[in-house]
Amino acid sequence: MSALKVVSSKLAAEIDKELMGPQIGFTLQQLMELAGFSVAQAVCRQFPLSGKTETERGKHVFVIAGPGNNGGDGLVCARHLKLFGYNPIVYYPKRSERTEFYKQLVHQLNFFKVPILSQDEENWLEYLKPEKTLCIVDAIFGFSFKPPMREPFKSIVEELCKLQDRIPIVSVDVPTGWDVDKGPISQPSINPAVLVSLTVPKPCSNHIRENFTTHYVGGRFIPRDFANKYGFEPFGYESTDQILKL
Ligand SMILES: NC(=O)C1=CN([C@@H]2O[C@H](COP(=O)(O)OP(=O)(O)OC[C@H]3O[C@@H](n4cnc5c(N)ncnc54)[C@H](OP(=O)(O)O)[C@@H]3O)[C@@H](O)[C@H]2O)[C@H](O)CC1
Ligand SMILES: [K+]
Repeated sequence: MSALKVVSSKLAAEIDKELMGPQIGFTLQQLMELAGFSVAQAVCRQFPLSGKTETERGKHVFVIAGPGNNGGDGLVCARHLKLFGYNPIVYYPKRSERTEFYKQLVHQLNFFKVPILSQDEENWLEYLKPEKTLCIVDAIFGFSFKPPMREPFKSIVEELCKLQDRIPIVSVDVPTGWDVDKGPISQPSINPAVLVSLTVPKPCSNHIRENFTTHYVGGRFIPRDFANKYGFEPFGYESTDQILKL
């Protein structure tokens, strides 16, 4: 276990609330854009295309988006990946009706010709073959997940657990199915090859396997005094990077 500075799910929600409150005034859309952009950058850093064969370059990044903001991060990430020369494909089984904004993110994916599987796609597993898939982006649930998991996500996560030794999983903020504070509380559980913690790692990140999971922090949107107020130091991002390997 690392001695990484982490903030609880409760504090993470408070940080979000203050960032989007009347004093600071970020919009959810702005933060989500930066969050999804960070995740796309982490995929590039971990799975670079340079020097790869045509076949390797043509592999899919399979993005699974959940019904909340973690899913929104996934939708944004898919759009940036397309711009970065990757071949993303999105599975968004339970589309959010929360705001018009989620529909707009879907329109943008259509605009970029990123395929989105239909909601009741029964053959989604067909797209998950090691010879066809570079990695899976797990944007199903983040810090607001409360176990036990309901369908259809329960079955989806069970399938991902069977596949994860052959196809690397990149988890956004929290590995789906983990308790944000306690970590993997039920079996089988996702063991991501990459975890991208947003703003600041949550306590569950202390449970990643040290020699298996590469841990990045992303979501570079807070100044030093704000980080200090919540009890942590800002991360030492380099240059224009949106991610930092921890
Ligand atoms: N500042 C930042 O770091 C930012 C982070 N962002 C990302 O937002 C998520 C948190 O988003 P939130 O919408 O609060 O929550 P989730 O996406 O984690 O999950 C909410 C949805 O999940 C459903 N849910 C919850 N538990 C279950 C369950 N057991 N089974 C099935 N479905 C479940 C929930 O449905 P309800 O019906 O229960 O409401 C919601 O639909 C954070 O982790 C980051 O990834 C933002 O981008 C902003 C910046
Ligand atoms: K996730």
